[in-house]
Amino acid sequence: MASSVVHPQRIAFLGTGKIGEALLSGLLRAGKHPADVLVTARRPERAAELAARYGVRASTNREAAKLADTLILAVKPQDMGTLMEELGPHVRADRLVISAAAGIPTRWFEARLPAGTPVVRVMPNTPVLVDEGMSVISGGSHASEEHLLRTEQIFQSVGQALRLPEAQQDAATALSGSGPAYFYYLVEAMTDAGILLGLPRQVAHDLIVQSAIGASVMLRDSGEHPVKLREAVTSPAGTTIAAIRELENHGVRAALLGALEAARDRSRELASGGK
Ligand SMILES: NC(=O)C1=CN([C@@H]2O[C@H](COP(=O)(O)OP(=O)(O)OC[C@H]3O[C@@H](n4cnc5c(N)ncnc54)[C@H](OP(=O)(O)O)[C@@H]3O)[C@@H](O)[C@H]2O)C=CC1
Ligand SMILES: O=C(O)[C@@H]1CCC=N1
Repeated sequence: MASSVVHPQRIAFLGTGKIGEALLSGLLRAGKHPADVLVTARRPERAAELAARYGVRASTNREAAKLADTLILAVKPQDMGTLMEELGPHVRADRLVISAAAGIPTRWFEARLPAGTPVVRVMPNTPVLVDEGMSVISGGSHASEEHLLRTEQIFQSVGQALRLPEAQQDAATALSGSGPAYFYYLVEAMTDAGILLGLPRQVAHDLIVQSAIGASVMLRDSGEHPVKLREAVTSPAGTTIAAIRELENHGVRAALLGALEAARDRSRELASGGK
């Protein structure tokens, strides 16, 4: 059982749902000791389930804030007001508060925490589960270089981390925070197309997923522009250009521009933990 003194390396997840658990499992894989991790959830049975699965300590929000020096807030934006009402006044100003919530700016947290408390806003994504996360980091007005480095260290252990000005966080949320969902959506739709063409579902799934993996590795490792990579697949009067014409006819590029703009706008709407 964890002692009641603050351990310099102790991390607490306040709200441990999909992204909280993905991050938690990644940190443990990267070598974090389970005794140095506390988790909270709204339902005590959820926190107990996580404690049983990972060997971490199930806690209450107040106890976690007392015992850990780094607090990762991962409740939904709509639940952040309730969490901060309960927690805000009880957080010591020497804690580092990291918010993973979409939309909510660091100044919103600063207004609800003791004066001078360092706050860092991070937008991770679910591939942290396989150490391929993309996390965008912005410091609030009391976050020092040491706080940013500490945050980077946490998120680099489960993928890549990039510092950006906070004004770009809503755009980053639309691109990389939500990004994995767009690729899953495409894979789902392309698998359906395979069914339409008469392939068994599992075969269609395997063909599309391996094509996605191959294309992703080439995008990352070849150093080539995506246009070049696409041109190399697109033979004159061939099959690929026939498909691309359909995508253009249906305005898929315009749909993507509109979709990411809508995600950015929704992130902005969540700025005050709105509904
Ligand atoms: N999912 C994603 O891909 C990403 C999500 N985010 C952000 O992460 C946050 C969480 O999202 P996600 O994991 O999807 O949501 P989930 O609904 O899966 O998780 C939210 C968690 O918060 C807990 N919770 C709610 N209220 C409280 C409270 N007052 N005290 C303690 N715990 C509480 C819930 O407990 P219980 O389970 O008991 O209800 C649940 O475990 C959001 O702010 C989102 O914007 C950021 C990047 C990516
Ligand atoms: O959909 C959402 O609001 C969260 C934030 C980014 C990814 N999931």
